[in-house]
Amino acid sequence: MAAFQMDRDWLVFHPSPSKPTFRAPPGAVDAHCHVFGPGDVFPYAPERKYTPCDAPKEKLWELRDYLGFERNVIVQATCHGADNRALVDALKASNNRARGVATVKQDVTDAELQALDAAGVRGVRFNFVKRLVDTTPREVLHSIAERIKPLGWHIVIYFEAAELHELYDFFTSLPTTVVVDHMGRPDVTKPVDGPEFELFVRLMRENANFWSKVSCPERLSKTGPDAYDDVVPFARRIVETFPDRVLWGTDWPHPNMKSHMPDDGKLVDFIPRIARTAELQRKLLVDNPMTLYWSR
Ligand SMILES: O=C(O)c1cc(C(=O)O)oc(=O)c1
Repeated sequence: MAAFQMDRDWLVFHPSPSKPTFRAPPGAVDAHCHVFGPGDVFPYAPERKYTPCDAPKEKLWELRDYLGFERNVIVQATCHGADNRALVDALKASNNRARGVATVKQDVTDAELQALDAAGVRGVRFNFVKRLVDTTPREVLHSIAERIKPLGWHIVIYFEAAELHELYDFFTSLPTTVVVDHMGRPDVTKPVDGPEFELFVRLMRENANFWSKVSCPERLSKTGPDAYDDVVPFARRIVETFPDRVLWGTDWPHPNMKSHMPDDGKLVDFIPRIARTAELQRKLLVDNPMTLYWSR
């Protein structure tokens, strides 16, 4: 009897993604992906808000090679809470081809931080999406930020666009580089130059320590699977306005997708639509992630 039963409505990652037409440049990095379990080796956290299918490191390496990428940045998924064992296991098995973003609690020890750093962790994640995590008090997040700053780590933040106004001053008070997951989840039915997305563009423009992932069109699009045309203007604007501060990732194995399970090959073919020159593609996929994750 398996220790964990995946949620009844859970969509498992695509079993046979199409081969991308787009050929990623040499050294390309999938800068946002996860490993899940396996749950009987790396138990899912009791405080989790979903129970996924297992999605082990071996499957992630297989996808990396199939899509034509060289490296991964593995982001701690909320189903593992602050138990980073599955992440660390993958980093140690990656032959230096994966780096990580961990989740830590306020009582994390210096020795634990050092061990995470030695394994290849280069940042922590602060999650503000209420369906995923219970809210962590801001003074706790500030104390964690102060603890990880000496390591040269950055902070990855995941929030929804409607919350940005209220979170804006807290974000701009963070003392490290800050990387925004999935462009802060803009409502793409609103104008790309409307007040909601303008606030995000202002955050990026007025704070040179802010970066953004231009990932997850499948989570944002209202135009249905695999085309995601309505997301293009938003991602294109961020890539072209801040070419040195953008990252891209598959978000494999795509937690909590309900409308459809994206074809990872088609997600790769989305890249040339938002980064339209070889130079922008190289910055997005190679130069920027190497600067942030492999500078040491
Ligand atoms: O939108 C989501 O459900 C989601 C969840 C997680 C996670 O559970 O870590 O990470 C993501 O990048 C996106």
